[in-house]
Amino acid sequence: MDSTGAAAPSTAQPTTTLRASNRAQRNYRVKPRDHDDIEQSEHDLMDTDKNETDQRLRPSTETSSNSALTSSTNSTLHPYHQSQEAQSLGEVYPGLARLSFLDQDEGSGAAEDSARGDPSSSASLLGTKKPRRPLQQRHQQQSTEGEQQRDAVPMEVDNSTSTVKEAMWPNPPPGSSPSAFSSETGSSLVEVKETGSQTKGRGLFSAAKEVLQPGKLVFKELGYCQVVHDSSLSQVCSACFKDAREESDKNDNASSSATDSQRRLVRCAGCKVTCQTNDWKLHHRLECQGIQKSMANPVMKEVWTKHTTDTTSARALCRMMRRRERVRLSAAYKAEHKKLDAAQKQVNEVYFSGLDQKEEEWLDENGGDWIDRFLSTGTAEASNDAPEDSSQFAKTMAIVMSCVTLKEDRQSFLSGHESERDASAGVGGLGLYRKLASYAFSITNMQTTTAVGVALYIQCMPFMNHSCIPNCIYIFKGSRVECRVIRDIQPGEEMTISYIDQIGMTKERQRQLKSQYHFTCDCPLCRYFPANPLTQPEEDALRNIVSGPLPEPLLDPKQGFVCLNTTCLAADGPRPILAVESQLNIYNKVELKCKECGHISELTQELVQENEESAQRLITGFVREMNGGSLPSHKSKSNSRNFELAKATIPESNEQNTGDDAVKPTVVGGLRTVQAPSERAMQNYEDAYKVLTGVLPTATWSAATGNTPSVLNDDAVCRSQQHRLVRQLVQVGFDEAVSHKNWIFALHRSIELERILNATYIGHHPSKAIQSYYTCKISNLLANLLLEESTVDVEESGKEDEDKEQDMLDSDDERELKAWRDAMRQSKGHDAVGTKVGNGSMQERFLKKKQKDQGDTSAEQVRREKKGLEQAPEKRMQPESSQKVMRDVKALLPSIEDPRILQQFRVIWGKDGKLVSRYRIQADSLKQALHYAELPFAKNSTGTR
Ligand SMILES: C[S@@+](CC[C@H](N)C(=O)[O-])C[C@H]1O[C@@H](n2cnc3c(N)ncnc32)[C@H](O)[C@@H]1O
Repeated sequence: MDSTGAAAPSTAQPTTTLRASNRAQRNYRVKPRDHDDIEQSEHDLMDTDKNETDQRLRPSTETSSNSALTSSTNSTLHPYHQSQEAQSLGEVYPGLARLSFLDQDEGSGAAEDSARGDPSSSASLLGTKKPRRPLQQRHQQQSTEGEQQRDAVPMEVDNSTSTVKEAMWPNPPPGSSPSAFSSETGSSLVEVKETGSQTKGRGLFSAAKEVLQPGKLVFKELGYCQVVHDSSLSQVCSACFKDAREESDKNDNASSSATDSQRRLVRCAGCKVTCQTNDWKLHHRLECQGIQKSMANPVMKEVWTKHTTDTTSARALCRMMRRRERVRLSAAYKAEHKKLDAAQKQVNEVYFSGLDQKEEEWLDENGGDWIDRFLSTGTAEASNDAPEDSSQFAKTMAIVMSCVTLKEDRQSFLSGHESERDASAGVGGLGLYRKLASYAFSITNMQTTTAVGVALYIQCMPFMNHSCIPNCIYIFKGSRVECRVIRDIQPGEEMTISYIDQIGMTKERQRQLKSQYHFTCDCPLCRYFPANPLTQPEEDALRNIVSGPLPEPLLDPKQGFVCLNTTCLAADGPRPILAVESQLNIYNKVELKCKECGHISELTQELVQENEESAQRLITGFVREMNGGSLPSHKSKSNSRNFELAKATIPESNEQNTGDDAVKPTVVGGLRTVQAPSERAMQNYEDAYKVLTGVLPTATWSAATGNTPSVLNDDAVCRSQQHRLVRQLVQVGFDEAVSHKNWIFALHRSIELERILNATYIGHHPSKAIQSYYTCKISNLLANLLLEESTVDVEESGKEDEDKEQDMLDSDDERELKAWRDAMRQSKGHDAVGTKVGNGSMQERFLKKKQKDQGDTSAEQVRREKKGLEQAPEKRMQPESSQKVMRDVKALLPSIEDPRILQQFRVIWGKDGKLVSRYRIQADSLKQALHYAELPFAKNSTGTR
């Protein structure tokens, strides 16, 4: 999601409220309540036989009372699945049925009836009218019957077999919602379509005819309903989502006359729960009645006044229902009286006074229907993985039931059986709860990156799938969400965001997606940069990702090209030469004079084109060489690690390796590497680099060659064009090195990337968001470097080597390394010399597996086989030790130009060597990225650039 991470649709987080989350969730963890806590609340809330309730509320605990239900199916069956047999919500969630306050007014005896087992009661309507297949079963069929089913007609009842056919989730008509409709182009930029992937389902695709470029606003969308998190209610306005503390700071700066009362949120006098005048008119007027009424019940009073349970999801559900209710009642009033009722007038006043009236009206008119028809209740994987936390669900339902004032709303909420389609579409309580859980997004305060609320968007946002290499980011303006492009999107290409921080490794990301969002990521990065590249085939799609178009921000009109005189460049950064791109288009030939050094370069369109083409050819050649001489084809499915980019040979101390030495690990940029790429590949890389930059790739190679930067020629022109290609070149290396866990090499590449980005983009520019994306990646690399072993192999170092290393360390280093080593040992199980034991590096694991497979084949043989090397058995290779990796990293420090990265480096390096620093750095990077992401966009809210 963002250029670096993102807010995300929420899925189960059993001990919190909704399964809401976002990119900032790590900063906003609701402390999981412990077991006793939950028990206590259940006891308080439900006022029922504690033992019986506890047993029923914990689906995974087999008890005598529920074993009958579960024995026929699955011992970990979710309560909802049980309910298919229990046929009563009250039976599954006894707390609900027993809540006495539900009986306090007319018609609220439904729950009690349900508990008594009265079949005509509303609670027992759940699942009783027509026999239904268990949800799980329906999901199974859904996945086996293929995706086309989603497009078919809503639902049919097959009376002969008494089973209900699959619930379908058709795609909303393209461009029919205000958000999907671009005012710039007058047409729709997006459409919802099937992705063709069984696991992903539908997705949001570009409907534009042209390539969408970075920075482009794809859509902005208002939520159908939104609420502030319980914990932020006292600071965040429920209407505009502004943080009162920030406003207060601003006021402090702007004028000291701002009074305290201006700085505080206006609390509702009735319930003291929520705030602000606008919210009152729109929502809280009705909400408050329900809350106040429910306070007659002591349990509910405690909920509202003492916050004994989280009410966020309950309030969100209420608002969802209340909006429908308002629209329905208002339409009925209008039909009868031929005019709007007072309540609707009040609401309209609010809409007229600043909110987007057209969009709000559209949401009023279509929202309910869209939620019913187009949002699904979750995938099979999600429903299997993420059974709702029964106690939280019961509490949420109880709060909703106590707050919804209309009897018929309560009944339909309990039953979900207004019609057959409703039942399947999940418009009853559980269905809505699940939809909210799958589609609600956490609203993030972009300054603090904390989640302050939850919103349900229904137009475009809910259809955006996750990708670990997304092409869009989104940011919040209050509760309104804006989605922007971060790399070129081709016509018809799927638009994706990242639900999580992208900067983790594949395995890490997948773990997070699974545990937080309950799906197995099917994005290209996960598919083609698998956790262990040694065992997975590399396919053409991988190449397309790494060699495809890179994030290419539009040129800043102020920027144009930079001075080609590298002496000028070396002085203190590149100097932009203005408005060249547009002039070139008009005049074909432009003379550029650098204001700083007076250097004149002559540019023609042809020259620019030629330059770009030749560079592109060189890059292609480079990639080809790195692939062993052939460009990857669709058919090739090699299991080999054939992309040897990270293994360039530059002899240590400029000495040529000869004879036996040739098989030794060699040094690139001060690093020892495993294997050499072909000479042609190296030559190709250097040629490409030279053509693109006019200098030798000294930043990368100087440590090995001792070269200083040299200007090769004057016609290495058009830096703004070149930078794109150089980035492409470096990015190829970066991604490959990351995929192979060659952290050191990846760091080299990323430093190079950073340098290029810094040189290319000046001032505030939307590309800062993209730059931050790389900054995050670099930071993460640093973290990885310090926490994991590189796959770079080195010769086993003897005692002599160790002594030498010792000599090289100053006492500060020694202390740091000791602390680090201790921390590593404690946390990861390293042996006495700091070499990782247990899992080992990827290569070690690979070798072990192969050794096992081949019986008596020794690890050394396998290694030689793999490398094609003839090596003396006693020269066993070992994964590089942490200390060495750290020393190498330290040697790289002078190359890091960006002070922010240096700062982050220090944070993770930490004298204490604590691993936890890693998470701090990720949070910091994210914050920074969000900061950048917002800067340029905030300046131009229309989205036109
Ligand atoms: C907000 S919805 C996105 C729209 C959804 N595809 C649909 O058809 O309604 C999120 C759900 O889409 C699926 N999904 C999103 N991104 C995915 C990915 N990269 N791989 C697999 N499934 C994904 C997961 O089931 C996830 O719970």
